[in-house]
Amino acid sequence: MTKTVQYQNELHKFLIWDTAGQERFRALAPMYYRGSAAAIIVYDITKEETFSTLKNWVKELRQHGPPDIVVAIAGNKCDLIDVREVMERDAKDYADSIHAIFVETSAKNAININELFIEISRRIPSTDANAPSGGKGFKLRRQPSEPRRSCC
Ligand SMILES: Nc1nc2c(ncn2[C@@H]2O[C@H](COP(=O)(O)OP(=O)(O)OP(=O)(O)O)[C@@H](O)[C@H]2O)c(=O)[nH]1
Repeated sequence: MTKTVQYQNELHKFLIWDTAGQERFRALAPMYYRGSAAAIIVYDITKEETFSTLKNWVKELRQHGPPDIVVAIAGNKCDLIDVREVMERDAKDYADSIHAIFVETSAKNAININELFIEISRRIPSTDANAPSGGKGFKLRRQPSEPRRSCC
C-alpha cells in the first residue's frame, strides 16, 4: 500500500509493506526491511507480550537491517485505554533508549497515524540535500519501503 504525507512543502510518498508479525514468518522479514528507509514496529497497548516481542524485532533490525534505518515504535489500540497493559511512559522510555520514534496510535480511529509518518519524514535525510537549488520548489519522491507491522 502507499501513503503520501505532506512534509513542509514536499510530498513524501511511502511504499508500505505489512509484514506478518508471527515468529514463524520471521525468516521472511529481511525481504521487507532490506533497502527500507524506515520500519514501524507495532505493538498492542492492551497486550504486554506484544511489547516484549517488539524488543526482539528491534534487535533483529539492529543486527540485520540497514544501518541507517529509521525505527518507529507504535503502540496501537490507544482507543482501548481501559484495558491497557503497557504504560505509555515505559514504552516511551524504551523508545528513547534506542533513539526510536514513539507514538501511541489507533488504527481504528485514525489517531496519530499521519503524525507518525510526518515524524518519519522529518527523520529520513533528504536525498536531494546537496542538489543545487534552482529557487523553485521540487516534489520529493522518496520511496522507502516500510514494514508497517512487525510485531503484534
Ligand atoms: N480497538 C482497536 N482495534 C484495532 C485497532 N487496530 C486493529 N484493531 C483490530 O485488531 C485486530 C487485529 O488487527 P490486524 O490488523 O489483523 O492485526 P495484525 O497485527 O496485522 O495481525 P497479523 O497481520 O495477523 O499479525 C482486528 O480485529 C482489528 O480490527 C485499533 O487501533 N483499535
